[in-house]
Amino acid sequence: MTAAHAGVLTVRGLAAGYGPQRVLRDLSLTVPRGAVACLLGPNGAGKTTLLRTVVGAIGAARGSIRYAGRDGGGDIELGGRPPADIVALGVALVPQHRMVFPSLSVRDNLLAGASQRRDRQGIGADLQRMLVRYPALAERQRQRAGTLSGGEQQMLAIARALMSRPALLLMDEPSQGLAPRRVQELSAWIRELAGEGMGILLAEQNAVFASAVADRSYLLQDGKALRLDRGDAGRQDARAAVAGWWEAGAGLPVSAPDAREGG
Ligand SMILES: Nc1ncnc2c1ncn2[C@@H]1O[C@H](COP(=O)(O)OP(=O)(O)OP(=O)(O)O)[C@@H](O)[C@H]1O
Repeated sequence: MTAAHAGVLTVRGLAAGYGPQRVLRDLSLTVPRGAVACLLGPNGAGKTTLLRTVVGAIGAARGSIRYAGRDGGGDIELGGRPPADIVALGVALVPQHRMVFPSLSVRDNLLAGASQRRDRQGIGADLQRMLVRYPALAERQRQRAGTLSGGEQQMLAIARALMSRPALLLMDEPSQGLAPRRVQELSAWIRELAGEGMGILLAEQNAVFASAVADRSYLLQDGKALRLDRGDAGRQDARAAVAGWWEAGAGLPVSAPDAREGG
C-alpha cells in the first residue's frame, strides 16, 4: 500500500500519556488526503493528548504515526521528531481555546504561523492571500489580537496555522464557544480546506457540528479510536449514531477499530 493510499496521516497502535498514566492505548486512525476525520469524545477522553502526540509535544510509548508529506508521496514517521521539525514538514495544530498572542497585532500573529519558513516572498504572498480571503482579519490587521471577538480570534488561530502551509491540519475543539452563525462559517471553511486537498483531523465534543463536517468519524473511548461510520453508511448514519450515543450517554454500536481494515 502506498503512503498516499494510507492517508495523509496513518496512526497505528499508538500508546501515549503522562508518566505512568496511559491515556491512549492501541489507538489507530486514518486521515485521508482531502478529507475531514473527526475524533469525538467527552472531556478527558484524550483528544488533546492525541493531537499533541502527533505534533511531537508528547512522546509516544508505542505505535507509529505515519505522515505522507506535502507532496503526498512520502512515508515519514513523525514519532521521535521535535515539534519544530513536524511543523516544518507541514503539520499544523490549531490549539484549544484559540490561543492567539493577545498583545501582538493580527498581522504579527499571522506571521508567527510562518516562523518555520524561510521563503520570505512566499510568506508575504500567503499573508496577502489570507488577508484578501478573510476580510475581517484584513480590516483589523493592525489591531491587537486580544481585542478581537471570540469568533474572530478562532478565525485568526486557524489562519495562523495555515500560514505554515500545512498538508495536515489538526484542530482542537474549534467550535467551542462559537455562536451558531460562526460555527456554520467554520464548517464551510473546513470543507473548503479539505476541498483544496488538505487532510484535517478535528477533535470535537460537538457531535452535531462534527457529523455535519466530517467524512469519517471516530469515537475516542478507553484510549482507542472506534470508527463510527463505514462505507456506504455515510454521514447520515454517523450523525444519527453519535447523536444517539450522546443523548443516551452509552450503548453506541461501533465497528471494529480502523487498524483491522488494513488502512
Ligand atoms: N499535562 C498533563 N499531565 C497529566 N495528565 C494530563 C495532562 N494533560 C491531560 N491529562 C490527563 O489526560 C487525560 C486526557 O486529557 P485530554 O486533555 O487529552 O482530554 P480531552 O479529550 O482533550 O478532553 P478536553 O475536552 O477536556 O480537553 C485526562 O485524564 C487528563 O486529566
